[in-house]
Amino acid sequence: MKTSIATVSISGTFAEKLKAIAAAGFDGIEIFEQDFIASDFTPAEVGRMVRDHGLEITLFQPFRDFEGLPEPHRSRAFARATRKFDLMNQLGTDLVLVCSSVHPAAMGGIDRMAGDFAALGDLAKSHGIRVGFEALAWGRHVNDHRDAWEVVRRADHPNVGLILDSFHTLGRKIDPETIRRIPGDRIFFVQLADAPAIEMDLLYWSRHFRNMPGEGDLDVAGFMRAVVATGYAGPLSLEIFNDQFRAGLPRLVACDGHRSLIALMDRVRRTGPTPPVDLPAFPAATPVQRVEFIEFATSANDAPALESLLAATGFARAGAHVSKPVTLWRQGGVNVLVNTDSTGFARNSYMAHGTTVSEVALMVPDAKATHQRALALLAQDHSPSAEPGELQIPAIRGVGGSIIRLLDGESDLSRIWSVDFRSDAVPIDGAGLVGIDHFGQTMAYDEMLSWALFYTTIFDAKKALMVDVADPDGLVRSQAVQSGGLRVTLNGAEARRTLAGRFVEETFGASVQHIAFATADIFATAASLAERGFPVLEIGDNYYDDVEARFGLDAALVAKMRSANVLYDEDAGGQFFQLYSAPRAGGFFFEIVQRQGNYQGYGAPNAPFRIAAQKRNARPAGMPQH
Ligand SMILES: O=C(O)c1ccc(O)c(O)c1
Ligand SMILES: [Mg+2]
Repeated sequence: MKTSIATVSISGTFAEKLKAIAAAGFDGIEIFEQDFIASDFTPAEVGRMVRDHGLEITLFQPFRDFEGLPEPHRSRAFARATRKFDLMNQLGTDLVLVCSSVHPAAMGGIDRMAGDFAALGDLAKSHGIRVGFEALAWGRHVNDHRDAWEVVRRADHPNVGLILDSFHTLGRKIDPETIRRIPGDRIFFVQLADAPAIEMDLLYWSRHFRNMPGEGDLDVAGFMRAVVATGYAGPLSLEIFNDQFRAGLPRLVACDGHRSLIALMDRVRRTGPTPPVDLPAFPAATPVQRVEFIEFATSANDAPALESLLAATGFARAGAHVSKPVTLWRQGGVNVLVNTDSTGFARNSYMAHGTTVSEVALMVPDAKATHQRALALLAQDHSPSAEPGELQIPAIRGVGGSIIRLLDGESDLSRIWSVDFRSDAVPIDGAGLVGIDHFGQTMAYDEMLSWALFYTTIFDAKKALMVDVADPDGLVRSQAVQSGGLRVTLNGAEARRTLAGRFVEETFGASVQHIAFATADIFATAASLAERGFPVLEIGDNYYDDVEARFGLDAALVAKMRSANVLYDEDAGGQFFQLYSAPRAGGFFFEIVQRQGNYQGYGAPNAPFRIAAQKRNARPAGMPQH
């Protein structure tokens, strides 16, 4: 598989773009003409720079408003083409993209356009160049790849072929299956982009909201399956116009791009039938079975505050690591580790974030296979350095530099609690918590797509619809991702004064802001927590009056909810109960949830009330509210 990316997809100067694209492992670049013009280099220098980075120029683009013009526009278009072909010879690239005309004088007429392309093919041939025709979704006369193909077919010139762009086909809801009837050797180039399903003007949508395959809602895999079926074997090139990426970190955006292409082609080959896909073999994505443990990094000084919160939540100390200053806290099959190591990774996490979730361990069907898949998808390895006699637990880096460890029930890794830990044989009288329902990772808004892509490509995972959560001081976006027993909510803070925004700022970057534990009986758990001095978040009366009316709830149930500060939601599948702790220093908090029936959500409609209560809670009583 030959991978490529358009220079418009990445921020920075031309040199910065090249560096990021090469580092991310692409084979080539599409040079967007504007990026070349804006640079200070001669065409020959640009060509050399690209090749010095081990890249090739897969495409030069766009050449606009060419076909179907009356004179004198037509002659001028040919004169312009001659100049651009000379430039391409100096750059050292042989393929140019002509996008369908939006010129007000363009006349259309399929044979007129085909005739223009046949003549352009002759001119291109004399320069050793090939021309590809792309239908822009908003082209004046050609806005459908089927019409562009008909023009190319009638031009009948070896130097003239078709260029497909998934956005233009899928954005216009054109059936990608129609691509299967085009001969693969007449497709000169394939551009890929996804986009979120938002109804808006096609041109505006295309120029501002494209994103990496898998980050949006278009069926890019279906499009690619059709392309692969034609026998096309040329570059797969990302052409992503996105305001956020233009302002993003070049290295991160480029890396996400490469990850998205690998994941896309893996999906294509696994959802065949297709001819073999040119991509090294690696294991399939599997669902996560459960979160086996969560580890906090803290210091000897700060550990008591965390441990007293754990005790108030019904956890008891149940053991310790055999060689590290790590204690195990447990109830009902939920494992929480407290690491006070004064050296190494945990210490660095603590120094960077304060007391923080530094590791999450996931139980998967085959830890080694999941690790291999993660590395094939460009995840950063975190090779363990275990002491002799301890388990080598495969791990990768996750959000905010934290660690994701991979465990399974089949290999030696299943013995983690007896090999790496000494358990105290104490009976634990917990508060009824039986699992980790989900955890919330808070990050800058522009990291959200990136981490959603991370989870959905490495694991067999699904995204829920993104929801907007109103914080009194700004909007927070929330994207839930679920893979089997792993549920993560990614919360993107745009506004700094939001609870989420302050968390990112005060804890120096993205990390876990809350952990939601599951209970089978929220009211019994609430009573048990109250006895233990759990710092419950108090919810106001207005909430209960509204929720009773909104859902038509039984008054006795609402009275119980009110006295236990339990919030409620329901969807088509079932009911949901939740309660929160008040925020701890730094803004971290616990949540307790009970799912009934097949409830799928996370109580998002309650989030504004929870946030307002947490903000009230964080302000000393009697202080003005602003
Ligand atoms: O937005 C545009 O004009 C534009 C230009 C070239 C392309 O390949 C494309 O897909 C869109
Ligand atoms: Mg395009």
